[in-house]
Amino acid sequence: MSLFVTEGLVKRFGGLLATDQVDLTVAPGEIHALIGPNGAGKSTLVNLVSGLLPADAGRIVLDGVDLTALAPHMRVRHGLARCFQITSVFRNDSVRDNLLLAVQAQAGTSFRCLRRREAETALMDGALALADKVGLADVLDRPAGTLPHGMQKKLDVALALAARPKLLLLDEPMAGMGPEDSLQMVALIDRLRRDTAILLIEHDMDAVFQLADRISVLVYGRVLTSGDAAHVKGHPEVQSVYLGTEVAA
Ligand SMILES: Nc1ncnc2c1ncn2[C@@H]1O[C@H](COP(=O)(O)OP(=O)(O)OP(=O)(O)O)[C@@H](O)[C@H]1O
Repeated sequence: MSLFVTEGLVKRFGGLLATDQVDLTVAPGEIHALIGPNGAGKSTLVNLVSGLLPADAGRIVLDGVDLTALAPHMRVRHGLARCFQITSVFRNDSVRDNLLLAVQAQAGTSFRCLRRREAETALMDGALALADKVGLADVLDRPAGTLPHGMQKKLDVALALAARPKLLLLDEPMAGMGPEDSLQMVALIDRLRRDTAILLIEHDMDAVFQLADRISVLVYGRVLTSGDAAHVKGHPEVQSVYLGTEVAA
């Protein structure tokens, strides 16, 4: 049973078919990676799923709810969260305050029946749990903008997790990272699969092969093939798309 489904998704830019009848599924607890050469349509697909771009045709369904016509913030409310290539942290605010804001935004009015003191404690507990989850508990007082890049990306993931997503869209989480940060991010994403299904767009093939339960290869807006790492590595057309280097390595 799929948690997330796209059916016949289409996006045209003028005469260019950037997304060509894309069918994707993500099962509960699954990490499904989307790879493809530059210009294959990965960003377009992510923007269609998160609602930043309207689809020309097709459907997007999460946990039985049709998201296709919903605005991005409504998709978040229905369980879809996205981490951006560029981090979305408030740079001048502390890590703690960034997390508190995210938890508060998610909680909405649900603490209304609590006394002020209890509500503050509940918010703080939520923020600390998120910091713990992504490994930022030791830097809560630091202004987010002063954190090294790898930690800012972890904070970005924590902000997305505050929405308690059913599906987390990770858009190149390893971009701009050195080997040590990449390893830590791989370990973090691996831990997250217990909490949420993940659609992962990533150029780092080592990370993709390590993490993904399933990989879909996008070429010219179409899904060329879908399968586990062994299937994708052994697929002759995938090898030729990647010139037999990256994927076969
Ligand atoms: N707003 C737009 N207007 C016109 N064409 C666009 C627009 N956005 C993307 N395209 C085109 O759609 C195609 C798919 O682009 P997209 O950015 O989705 O690919 P990508 O796989 O994310 O590439 P990259 O790995 O380089 O980020 C490309 O040919 C691109 O030039």
